[in-house]
Amino acid sequence: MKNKIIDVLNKLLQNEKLGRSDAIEIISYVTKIEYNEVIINQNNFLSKKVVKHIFKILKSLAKGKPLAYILGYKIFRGHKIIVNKNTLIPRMETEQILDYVNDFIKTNNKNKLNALDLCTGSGCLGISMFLENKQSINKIVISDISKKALKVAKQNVEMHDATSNIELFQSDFLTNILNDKNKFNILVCNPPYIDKNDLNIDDSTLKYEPKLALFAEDNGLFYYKEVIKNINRIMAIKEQFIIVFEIGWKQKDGLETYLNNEIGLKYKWKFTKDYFNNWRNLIIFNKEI
Ligand SMILES: C[S@@+](CC[C@H](N)C(=O)[O-])C[C@H]1O[C@@H](n2cnc3c(N)ncnc32)[C@H](O)[C@@H]1O
Repeated sequence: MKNKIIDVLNKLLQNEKLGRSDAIEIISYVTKIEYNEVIINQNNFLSKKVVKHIFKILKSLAKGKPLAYILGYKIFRGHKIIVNKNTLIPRMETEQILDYVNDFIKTNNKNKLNALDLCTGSGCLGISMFLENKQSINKIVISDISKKALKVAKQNVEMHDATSNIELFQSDFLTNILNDKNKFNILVCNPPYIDKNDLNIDDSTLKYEPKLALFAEDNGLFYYKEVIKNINRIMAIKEQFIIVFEIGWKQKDGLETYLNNEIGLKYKWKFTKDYFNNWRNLIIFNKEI
């Protein structure tokens, strides 16, 4: 059997769940050759040991194990984020939360902003926010109920040299946050939002990803409502603030009703769609953005 990189790459691409970048990432991971070097050197030969390891990975993938858990990391907005079975794998659709936050930061005249990443998991949102806005950020608190997830988030904070600006905080959602006198200009939150009765969940997600990251009470709306009713106690309402949630695609109407009843005309909000045309984000703010 020929063990050229190009041949192994083509073999990997026969797995329809793998994109080209995933296949290159696998070869890079096993060979410890930089991603770009793999692309440039496709005619180089791989050792039998390496090929054996790659095919072992293919077998795990065939059983449904997510690639990120096999490699131990996921690339999120171009940043490497360590993950394990205690953290949700950061999703592509979650990346756009930071487009809204970055726009807010660009147009905000205060240059040292405080941010909160609730339900941080791997820390992907808070850490990416820091990496992309180092000049504008004072402090980011990243919080989760899971000690095991926070251990991974801590590894990510350290790997990205963010320990001076990012504080890890264990909290059952808002319990310890509400008592804190610090108020935030930015809140990002991708909470568990799958309705407990929803049976329409991907098998691999259900089998491999932490249940704690997935399900929420009240048709999946519990965590959004908790934040919405406590905006005055969390956010720097006398300054400009923004809250960006990821939401489930069926949750817009339920949230809209709740927003109308709870905050009425006090603050503004808008819903936005993702690349697949599904409702994906709820943005709440106090000044035009
Ligand atoms: C959907 S995951 C999001 C992880 C990460 N922010 C992301 O976007 O990939 C939700 C996270 O909420 C955490 N979580 C679940 N219940 C919580 C609670 N009561 N308080 C705080 N965090 C909670 C889970 O441990 C999990 O890390």
